[in-house]
Amino acid sequence: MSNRIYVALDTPDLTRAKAIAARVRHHVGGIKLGLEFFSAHGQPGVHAMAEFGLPIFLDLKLHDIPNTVAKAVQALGALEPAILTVHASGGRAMLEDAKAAAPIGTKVIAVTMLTSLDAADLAATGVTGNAHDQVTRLTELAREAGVDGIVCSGAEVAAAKAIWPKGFFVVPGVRLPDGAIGDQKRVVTPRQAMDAGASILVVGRPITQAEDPDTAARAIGATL
Ligand SMILES: O=C(O)c1cc(=O)[nH]c(=O)n1[C@@H]1O[C@H](COP(=O)(O)O)[C@@H](O)[C@H]1O
Repeated sequence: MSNRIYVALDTPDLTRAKAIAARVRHHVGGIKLGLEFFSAHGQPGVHAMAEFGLPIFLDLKLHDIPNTVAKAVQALGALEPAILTVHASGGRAMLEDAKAAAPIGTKVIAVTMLTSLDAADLAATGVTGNAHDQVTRLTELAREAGVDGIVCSGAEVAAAKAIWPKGFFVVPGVRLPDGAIGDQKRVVTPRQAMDAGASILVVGRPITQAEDPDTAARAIGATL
């Protein structure tokens, strides 16, 4: 894949999602649809967006008992997404069963520590150590469970790749130096994330909230 940018179309508005996709389709490598879009439009919405001909990253961050997650993955299988997310903290059996239930061509990717969290958030949930500790711990778990890769911030991707050279590394929470950070906490630039070993970047608001999403996507691509 030449273009490593997946645009996150985080909107419940199908018309708006289509309009942005139409504008950026030649400047991104894929489309990410998450909870906001899927809660509003479900599988028909995913089919509608697949018509743009770009790979679909279905980011539902599944997290439940193994049987429930496996059945959900099976139900989503008809969509044949290029990428599907689950939470690594769901545990090894859940990760194994999610991978087993996914179509052959779907990468099952485990979210380690959300980029909106920092060490204080971890401590508040009873998790010891810092972001690096948590990401490397869950990267090892994901690798052992046999999924395809992980999601982490650009600050940890080099460490994760060192322990899983063949993993697929998804990095969201990227911002250009002058960009608004919003609710993200562990942020790096797109270039830093790629240099550290990201396989793909997820970019939402820096493209979707830009006055000209097309120019914004191209500008980010030009930094890589
Ligand atoms: O799995 C993800 O894509 C994800 C994981 C994570 O740790 N942090 C994170 O921001 N994301 C997603 O990446 C996108 C980031 O959006 P922006 O902050 O607007 O660029 C959103 O769609 C999030 O759901």
